[in-house]
Amino acid sequence: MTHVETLIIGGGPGGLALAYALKGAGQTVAVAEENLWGGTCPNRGCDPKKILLAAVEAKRNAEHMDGQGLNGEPTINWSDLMRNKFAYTDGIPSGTLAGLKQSAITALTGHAQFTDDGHVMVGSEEVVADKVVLATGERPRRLDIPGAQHVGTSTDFLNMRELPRRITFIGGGYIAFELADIANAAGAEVSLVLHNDKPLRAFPTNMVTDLVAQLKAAGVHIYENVDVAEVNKTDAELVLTDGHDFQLTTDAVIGATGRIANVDTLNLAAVGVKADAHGVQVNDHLQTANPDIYALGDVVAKKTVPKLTPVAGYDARYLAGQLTGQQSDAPISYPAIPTLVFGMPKLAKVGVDVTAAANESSLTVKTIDMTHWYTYNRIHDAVAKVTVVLNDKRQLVGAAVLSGIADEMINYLTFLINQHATTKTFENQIMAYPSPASDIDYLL
Ligand SMILES: Cc1cc2nc3c(=O)[nH]c(=O)nc-3n(C[C@H](O)[C@H](O)[C@H](O)COP(=O)(O)OP(=O)(O)OC[C@H]3O[C@@H](n4cnc5c(N)ncnc54)[C@H](O)[C@@H]3O)c2cc1C
Ligand SMILES: NC(=O)c1ccc[n+]([C@@H]2O[C@H](COP(=O)([O-])OP(=O)(O)OC[C@H]3O[C@@H](n4cnc5c(N)ncnc54)[C@H](O)[C@@H]3O)[C@@H](O)[C@H]2O)c1
Repeated sequence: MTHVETLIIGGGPGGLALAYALKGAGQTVAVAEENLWGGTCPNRGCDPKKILLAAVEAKRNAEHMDGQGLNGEPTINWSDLMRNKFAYTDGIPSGTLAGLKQSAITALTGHAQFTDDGHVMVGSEEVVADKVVLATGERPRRLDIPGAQHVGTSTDFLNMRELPRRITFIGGGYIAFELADIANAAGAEVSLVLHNDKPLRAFPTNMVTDLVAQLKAAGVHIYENVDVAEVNKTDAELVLTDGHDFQLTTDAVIGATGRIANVDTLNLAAVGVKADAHGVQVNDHLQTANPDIYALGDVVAKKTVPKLTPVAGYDARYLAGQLTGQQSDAPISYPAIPTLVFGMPKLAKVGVDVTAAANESSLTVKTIDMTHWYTYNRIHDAVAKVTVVLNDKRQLVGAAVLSGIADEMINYLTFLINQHATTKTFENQIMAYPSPASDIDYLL
């Protein structure tokens, strides 16, 4: 039996950040992990994806410069790129575990769940803790159709040692767009099958249209309003059908139709915690209906806050303050959080929704096509657009950006929003020139 002050279930970015913070404050802490130590982001999410994207960015940048002083278009060698990816991911679980042990945090490998009488078991070991924090994250949602066993997940894609000649993604969200862009640049014939005509619906329609046009120009086939009803496997191929006229032959299918919370095997009902596929219900202190059980990160049912790695870390910092009594009892309050579809180009947004802002008389919405600005012209970026929203005090309150470097730009704009910067704030700054930051003065 293990006795600790706090047991954290889930060894992903959120759970680990909390474990280190509590340990640093002098608590005894245990973390339980049933799969890969480190969780989704470094093993099968953000980090491996961006390693693959590094090659895509280099290739696209070289293509943009072709004939402009740089000759030839590089090709991506998938097996070398995956070797590069595995060289990073292979060390994550053991490195994570070693870090916990070094910090004297108890690391328990196994499935954690509550017993019917409210105890916690990790595998066959009972853990007695004053507080339990659920940090179990989410997993890919599986389609419930005949042939679903032939539909892989983002995890399968990020572990593919060979790139199929033809690959099809089902879904029109972050994961489908990001992975489709990578597979296309790496040389596969890529299809994207959407069950509606509203891909990336949280982003401004005009920018999504531009992004879709870029993908189509790169050779991605996009099928809209198709509800895949069945996936049939023949000797060497897979055939997708919608039960009507649609038929698509491919070599691999990846489903990217959303993610569901890891709550169903925890036996939460036994301890009075309410949860469903969207996540665990918590109050504004990340506390469940059971006062000794909290939740953080992706597993929390969040309505307006995106489920992202830095958000899990933010939750962890807040909970560490609450569980050690080192912070006031104030409810959690999130700053403006940027969200981003990685690719070439990248699509990003933060703060007040730019589409909704157009109907608000107190807000000013400015859209600027920057494609021919020096910053983008220098690298011959294919498309560069920004929309900013200013309130009646001339403070920046929202933005959306589409470009190859939208990740960098959205971070500057996020900082300005969270600092309540006005159009005046930037007038007196001297930024390194020429650089994306030196453009900001002209955006506000
Ligand atoms: C393909 C992909 C790309 C992504 N890209 C980005 C990105 O670019 N930027 C970004 O910010 N976010 C991205 N995300 C989201 C990001 O990975 C998550 O927001 C982040 O990992 C959440 O951290 P977490 O600690 O809450 O959960 P997780 O990282 O999911 O960790 C939860 C852990 O709990 C474990 N667990 C679950 N149930 C139990 C149990 N009963 N007992 C023991 N252990 C259990 C799981 O095995 C897992 O290791 C991406 C996700 C995916 C899938
Ligand atoms: N860059 C990033 O920050 C990043 C990248 C990847 C993932 N993530 C995280 O992972 C989450 C999940 O990503 P995702 O792309 O799987 O989900 P998503 O919610 O972004 O998109 C799901 C898509 O699947 C479609 N869909 C839903 N049901 C369907 C069905 N039955 N058939 C066909 N299509 C269907 C939806 O219309 C939507 O387009 C994100 O919301 C985010 O939290 C973040």
